[in-house]
Amino acid sequence: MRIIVGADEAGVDYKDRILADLEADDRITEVIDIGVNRADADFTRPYPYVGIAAGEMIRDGKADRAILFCGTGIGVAIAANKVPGIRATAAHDSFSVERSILSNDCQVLTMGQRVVGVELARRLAKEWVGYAFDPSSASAEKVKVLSDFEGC
Ligand SMILES: O=C(CO)[C@H](O)COP(=O)(O)O
Repeated sequence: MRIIVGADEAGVDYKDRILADLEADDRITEVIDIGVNRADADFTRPYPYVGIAAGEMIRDGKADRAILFCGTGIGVAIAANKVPGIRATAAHDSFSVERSILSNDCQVLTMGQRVVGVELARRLAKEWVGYAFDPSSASAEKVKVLSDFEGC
């Protein structure tokens, strides 16, 4: 699995922590850091740019999934969802993280650094990359309604 990590200024600490976890995870073949990073000239880049960039990379086949952070997780989720074909959600509990894959085939998980503790965020990220959507499941036809609506 090739996975993007990204954040705005309000989520950068968690992004860097999850980046380190993913780089040590045998299930992950590539971790792609799209920033922000403290050394960046545009460290204060607003969250929509991060979410849209991640969504576009997945749309273009450059990555399989993304884990994104902002203050709440909401802004980067909204932004990623603006890219046709992308299903992104904020989730801060284990059940929602599971269902975001098994029910919704989300390519993007988002969390809020101002919402959830770092150890829970790390655990949820680890759980999330372990789930795979079953295209033969009853959920698949529901996801297909979304894809058909968007034409992708
Ligand atoms: O959480 C955010 C957007 O959902 C972002 O990190 C902060 O946004 P702001 O409250 O508009 O500064």
